[in-house]
Amino acid sequence: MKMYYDADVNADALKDKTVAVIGYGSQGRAQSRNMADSGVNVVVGLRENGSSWNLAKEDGMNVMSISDAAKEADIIHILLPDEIQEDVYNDQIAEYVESGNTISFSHGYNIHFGLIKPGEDVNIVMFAPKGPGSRVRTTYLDGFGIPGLVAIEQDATGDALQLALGMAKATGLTKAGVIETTFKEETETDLFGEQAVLCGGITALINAGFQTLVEAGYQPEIAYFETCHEVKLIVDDIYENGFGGMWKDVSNTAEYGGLTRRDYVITEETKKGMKKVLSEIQDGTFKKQFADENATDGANLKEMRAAEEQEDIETVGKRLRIACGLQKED
Ligand SMILES: NC(=O)C1=CN([C@@H]2O[C@H](COP(=O)(O)OP(=O)(O)OC[C@H]3O[C@@H](n4cnc5c(N)ncnc54)[C@H](OP(=O)(O)O)[C@@H]3O)[C@@H](O)[C@H]2O)C=CC1
Ligand SMILES: CC(=O)[C@](C)(O)C(=O)O
Ligand SMILES: [Mg+2]
Ligand SMILES: [Mg+2]
Repeated sequence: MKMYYDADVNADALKDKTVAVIGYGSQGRAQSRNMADSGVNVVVGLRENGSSWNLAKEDGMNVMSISDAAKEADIIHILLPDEIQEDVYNDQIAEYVESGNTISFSHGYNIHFGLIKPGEDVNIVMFAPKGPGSRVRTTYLDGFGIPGLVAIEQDATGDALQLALGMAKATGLTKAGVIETTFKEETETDLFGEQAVLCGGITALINAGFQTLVEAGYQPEIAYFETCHEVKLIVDDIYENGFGGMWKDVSNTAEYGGLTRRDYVITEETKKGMKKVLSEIQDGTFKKQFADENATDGANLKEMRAAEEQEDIETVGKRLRIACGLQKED
């Protein structure tokens, strides 16, 4: 496992380079501001009628159309939603890509699944923060960074790795460390992580716990504090000091109960389900289903979002977060 830190990055890695960040959402806004604050010449490519345009201007970024940004850039860093990158690349970027340019991503989806196919005369690189855009920005402002991954799919100019590491450093990632990987490994592990653990798995686990307590007649507010609110506090322990640090921090009662009863909840069936999640990523089933979903303008996703908003845990939780001053009233 090769890990890179600030000291591994050439001081002039991005000298005289213009980086066009395409997209100003969760990652785009964080990475653009971090790179600009690090002295990189950043231009931001957006659609003019979108909500990001004004936000990027208010942030003082050099904003232009996606095509104009692609024309200006030596490095085109695509931070659009994965499901629209292919069309935007083909319709608004591809014709302005010059020999020796670099096409860059923070998730390997569109290259790994062969949706975006740059020419052989350009670099194809990725630097991927292992965390949400908000944390990419806040940890940078705290003088540190979140760890990430770097991958080189195609090195036409011979310095693709240094270009990727230069952007990773300017975004703050090489303060914590960046592991070298491949587009395939980043794509498959990131999709698995967000589906089976970080987003899908964790919300299912929390909600099942909440519903179990409420259905048994306990107050929903207590169920929310116990199975949702406190998760962050426990996971913060794991984040900083591993399982051992968390077990040490909780009571012996919690440690004994957790170690002897967790297998009631996460069973061999759960593991089988996780293997199914992974195999559907590897064999392209998920990619096809996601493409079909987006061909219908995300109808199912909109339905699932609406149902999620109606979940009791969301209603109870919002009321409590406002009462505790964690969330502002609408
Ligand atoms: N979210 C995260 O924390 C992480 C994301 N990634 C990866 O980073 C990349 C970007 O993800 P993320 O930041 O979440 O993306 P977002 O969904 O936050 O991107 C929103 C941006 O995309 C623009 N956009 C949306 N639709 C279009 C369109 N049809 N045409 C032009 N611009 C459009 C929006 O502009 P407008 O305001 O005009 O709608 C906005 O600037 C993805 O590859 C993702 O997998 C990697 C690690 C973590
Ligand atoms: C934040 C992150 O790393 C995710 C879950 O992979 C994503 O937002 O795609
Ligand atoms: Mg991720
Ligand atoms: Mg992801």
